[in-house]
Amino acid sequence: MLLTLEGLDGSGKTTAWEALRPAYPEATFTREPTDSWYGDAVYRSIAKEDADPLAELFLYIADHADHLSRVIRPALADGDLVISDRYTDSRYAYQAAMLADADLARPLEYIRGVHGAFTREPDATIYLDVDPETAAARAGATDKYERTAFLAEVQSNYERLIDAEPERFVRVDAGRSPEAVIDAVEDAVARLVDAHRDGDRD
Ligand SMILES: Nc1ncnc2c1ncn2[C@@H]1O[C@H](COP(=O)(O)OP(=O)(O)OP(=O)(O)O)[C@@H](O)[C@H]1O
Ligand SMILES: Cc1cn([C@H]2C[C@H](O)[C@@H](COP(=O)(O)O)O2)c(=O)[nH]c1=O
Repeated sequence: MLLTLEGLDGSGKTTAWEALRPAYPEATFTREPTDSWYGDAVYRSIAKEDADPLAELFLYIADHADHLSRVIRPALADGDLVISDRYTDSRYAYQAAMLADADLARPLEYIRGVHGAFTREPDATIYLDVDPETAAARAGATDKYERTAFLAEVQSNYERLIDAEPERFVRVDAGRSPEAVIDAVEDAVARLVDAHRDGDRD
């Protein structure tokens, strides 16, 4: 089963992802951008204010392709539970916002289309829902993504993704204390894993 955590910068994904580890010692915990050299290239681009957004998109896609073949597909083939801190929805939400002014008619649909040919869709996605101001403040506003106005665009793209596939997403109110958010994520993951296991038995 492939479970992903999504949300704005500072929504608390990594905090929740780390908190899940003890309950699922056999699971594969992974993330995007990855810690490979493809992921390093992505982080170099993130640090460049004037990076070309289309070139940046394809760095993320290269990192995702490597992540799929090296980590995700082998773990799923072994029957592992895979929990990824960010995955394809981050690309659809963030890079569609980055490409909003580019010469592309429908950036979100374009990015989904490129992935459609090769990706593995998540079985379920937990969306940590926090307002853009709180997100930017928590994240520290250290790079070009961690700005309130940009994160508001990203948030509206996430909402479009949720509207399109409401059955895949579990929304968690991430404006609460870390303890409350972690409890809600742990409950959601336990329910999703049980439901998936029951489904496998049918
Ligand atoms: N519910 C919360 N309330 C207040 N602060 C929080 C909460 N959750 C996380 N934080 C703090 O906000 C910062 C960002 O948290 P975290 O790294 O978990 O978020 P993230 O969604 O993974 O962000 P990014 O996508 O930028 O990596 C950290 O300093 C963390 O301690
Ligand atoms: C996977 C992915 C990530 N991003 C952005 C979102 C964050 O600002 C940075 C780094 O991620 P981290 O979780 O803070 O380490 O990358 C993105 O724009 N598109 C993506 O596909």
